[in-house]
Amino acid sequence: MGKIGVIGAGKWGEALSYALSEKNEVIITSRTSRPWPNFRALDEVLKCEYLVIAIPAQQIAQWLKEHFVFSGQKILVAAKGIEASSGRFLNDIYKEYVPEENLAFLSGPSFAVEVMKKLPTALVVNSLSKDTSGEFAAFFPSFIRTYTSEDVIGAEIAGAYKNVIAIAAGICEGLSLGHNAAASLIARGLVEMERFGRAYGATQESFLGLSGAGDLFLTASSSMSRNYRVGLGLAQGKDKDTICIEIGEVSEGIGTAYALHEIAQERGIYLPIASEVYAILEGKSPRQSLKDLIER
Ligand SMILES: NC(=O)C1=CN([C@@H]2O[C@H](COP(=O)(O)OP(=O)(O)OC[C@H]3O[C@@H](n4cnc5c(N)ncnc54)[C@H](O)[C@@H]3O)[C@@H](O)[C@H]2O)C=CC1
Ligand SMILES: O=C(CO)COP(=O)(O)O
Repeated sequence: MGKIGVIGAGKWGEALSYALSEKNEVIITSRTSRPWPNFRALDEVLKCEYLVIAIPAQQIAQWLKEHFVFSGQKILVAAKGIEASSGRFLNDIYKEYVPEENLAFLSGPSFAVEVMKKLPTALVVNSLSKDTSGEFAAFFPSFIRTYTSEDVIGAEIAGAYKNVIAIAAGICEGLSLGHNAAASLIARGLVEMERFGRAYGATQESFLGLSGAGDLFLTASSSMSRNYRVGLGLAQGKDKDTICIEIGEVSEGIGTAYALHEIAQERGIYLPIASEVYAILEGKSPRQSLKDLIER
């Protein structure tokens, strides 16, 4: 198998580098140097035929502008989010630099810490090109079952939106609202995600499978999720900046909630849960949000 370069050595970049090393030669790079035998300078990693990029959604446009040079690489995008400043999906950002047939997007339920323990995991590689998705899917190790799909927009929306619903689920848990409320929130969250996806031409299948329901059930039901922990913090009355400092890792649901709010305003799409998450991030009382959702 060819050499794979991983860019971004946060939790997910590190876990993917580890997993992909089972079958491939993998090198990794990041802004900050790491004492790992396969850590290399960015220049060297950019020369790899296959790249896996795990830089968060809010930073990727700037990073591509400053550092990326296209020389025919195929890219697997590992981030899950929508750019808050513009409402752009990752596919729109990447395709300014890379032909769409060279792009693939990774989706599905996958806590990095469990991948690092080689626990069984199932993921979807999404690309408009069956060749590109097939090539990346074949790189994954035996403990990760991969599927392929051409529904790039569905996978992207599902992966990004579930982070916002996970924040809502954390709030629900933090307010001790009970299992009835949690299950209703997750179910209605899935409906909301799917409705939003449909407005962009996504298929329902992506939302009912690993990319949507699978990843939503994972992140909206576990304090292992950073986004869920953001919700727990909001329920305690903390502000988002304090929570982000305490967590110390990326929470894509925050930026994505802002992006969804903008898109909903512009396109007149009804997103009740995401709108309340946005309002809570902006300082609204979670109990008032609950009242507004229930009495709607
Ligand atoms: N941790 C997980 O279990 C999973 C994470 N993801 C997604 O992967 C993406 C990355 O998440 P994590 O690695 O977990 O986050 P993290 O907080 O552990 O690490 C983020 C990484 O991005 C790098 N970074 C941040 N700003 C940058 C910039 N301007 N230029 C270059 N590098 C920059 C940081 O140096 C760090 O290495 C997110 O979109 C997340 O939603 C997806 C699936 C699983
Ligand atoms: O996307 C993830 C698992 O699939 C990780 O979720 P968090 O970013 O909320 O930890």
